[in-house]
Amino acid sequence: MSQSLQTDPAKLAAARAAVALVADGMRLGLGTGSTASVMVRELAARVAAEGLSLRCAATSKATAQLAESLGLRVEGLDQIGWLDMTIDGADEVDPHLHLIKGGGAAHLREKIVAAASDRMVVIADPGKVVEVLGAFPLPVEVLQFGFETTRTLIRRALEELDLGGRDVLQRLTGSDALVTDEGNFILDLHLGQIPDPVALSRALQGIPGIVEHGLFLGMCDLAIIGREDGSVVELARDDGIDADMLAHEGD
Ligand SMILES: O=C(CO)[C@H](O)[C@H](O)COP(=O)(O)O
Repeated sequence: MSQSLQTDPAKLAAARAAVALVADGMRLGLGTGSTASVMVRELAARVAAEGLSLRCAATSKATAQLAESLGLRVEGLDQIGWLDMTIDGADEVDPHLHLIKGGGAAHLREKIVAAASDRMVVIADPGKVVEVLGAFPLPVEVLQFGFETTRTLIRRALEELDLGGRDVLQRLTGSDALVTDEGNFILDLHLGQIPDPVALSRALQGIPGIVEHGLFLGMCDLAIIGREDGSVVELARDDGIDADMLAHEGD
């Protein structure tokens, strides 16, 4: 379709397979990040070629801007109300299709949009597939009010889960604090491994200054993992992923 030759072939393969799931009349959630951007371009090309009628809700200002610039109809989530499917990227995918998201600081809107969708489809390259979540620092969106207090409460919660002593670092853009689309800060939790994502999710949800964390548990229905040769592996929840095979493909 419309993608340049420089586009990562694994991302392109995953994006194309996801866009093939789109049907005329659908209400779609559009994810954020480089893989989601490839998908948005593929989607726009399909809409232009086939004259599909779609209503799209974007998970970030950047995605809304890209989608609109390509002629897609972007509306507010509340205007659409409910979505048939959301297609988004991820930073990590485990064998249960639990995810870490938020590498693009958009996980708050991404989680709201995914929760308002009949189906969440994740597109990724094999490097995102892991046995255990946590090598990618876990993004946590935090209110600016009481920011340092919230960081202290997070450290205490981590200690109680035997994850104490890990770095809890504010995300910067250049030398300035990164501010999300919703006006909040991001803390990245450098945990290495998250042995019990459910327990961590519960603990973080109990801290008042946290707006949302980047663990997506039980939300992803289908993961489409693209490979360098243009093929894809599709995994439904609890199919089980041969993470080793996927992660080291082509190394
Ligand atoms: O969660 C996200 C943004 O908040 C992205 O989906 C995630 O960071 C993956 O991005 P990319 O496709 O660029 O690797």
